Amino acid sequence: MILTVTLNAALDLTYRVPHLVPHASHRVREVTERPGGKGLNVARVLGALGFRTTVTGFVGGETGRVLRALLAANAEAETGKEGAEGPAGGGTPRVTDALVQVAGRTRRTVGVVDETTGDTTQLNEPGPHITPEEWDGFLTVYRELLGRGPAAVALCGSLPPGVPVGAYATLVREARTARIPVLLDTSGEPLRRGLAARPDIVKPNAEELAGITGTAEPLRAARAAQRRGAHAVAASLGADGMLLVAQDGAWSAAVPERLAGNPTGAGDSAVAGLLSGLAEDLPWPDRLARAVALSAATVRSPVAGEFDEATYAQLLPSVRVRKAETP
Ligand SMILES: O=P(O)(O)OC[C@@]1(O)O[C@H](CO)[C@@H](O)[C@@H]1O
Repeated sequence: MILTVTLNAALDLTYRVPHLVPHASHRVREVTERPGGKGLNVARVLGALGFRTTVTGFVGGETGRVLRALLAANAEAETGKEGAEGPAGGGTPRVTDALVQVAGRTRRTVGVVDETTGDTTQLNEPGPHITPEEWDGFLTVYRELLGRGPAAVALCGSLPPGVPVGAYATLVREARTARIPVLLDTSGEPLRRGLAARPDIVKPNAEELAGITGTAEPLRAARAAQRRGAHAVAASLGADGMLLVAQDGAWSAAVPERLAGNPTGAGDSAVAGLLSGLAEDLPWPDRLARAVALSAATVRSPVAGEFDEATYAQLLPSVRVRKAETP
């Protein structure tokens, strides 16, 4: 079992409009609703790869009820499917709900896809206010879930209001004490503090990496992030693929050509690729290839948390992994 934490879970709405024009009124052609927030997307991708995942974080209000109903419906649809890859067999839901109920209302996140340009505009609500008692309650649940011995834990996304800015640092320390490998995917101050708690992997994008290290060149920035505490740094570089700096080497990887589509959730699929490779104890270059192929295949699917399986199968053997050197 892999554990993903989404403290600021979301009901993810994707709107498709013929053409997005600022200040204009639009007719939405298609609406898609999914359980969202980064860790929930990671879990769905892992589920599609055949891995069992438990999801936790906060959930509340009517949007939270809808989110949980969607998770339950997915679990029902998945039960009985054979695993494409990975250890989960049929008969058990791939994604188990261990979300913690709070008084506030789960946020909505809206992605508006412009069908003319292919660009996506993302609008994320701040999320519910979490009280100190609710945060303490979450810590109890988190410790209990760590006690079940997951193969890895992923801490993903923004913090909702009220949660301490050092929350991820606390969760990283707890995972390390329990000897569970921990991946951190967040930004800003929570990332800076989380880094100092020495996670096994951090997965910033190029902008986040530059923001916390003050260094624009990705390889130098990744090495700087490593010196600040992360054992390995996997940086997503958009259309340029990914860069990985680990204890025993540095590699970059990309798909042969740029794919058009909705990039929302591509980073989450990369996290799923890294985690699945970790769970199977693959060498770093193979984990990186999987992350890059899954990320690109996600761009070809209309919503976050899903990927185009045919594209993934076709891309995986074509990913070029190279040793990375400082220019
Ligand atoms: O506000 P956060 O937690 O940073 O990001 C939330 C979010 O935009 O990220 C996902 C894509 O990665 C979306 O599905 C989701 O709603």
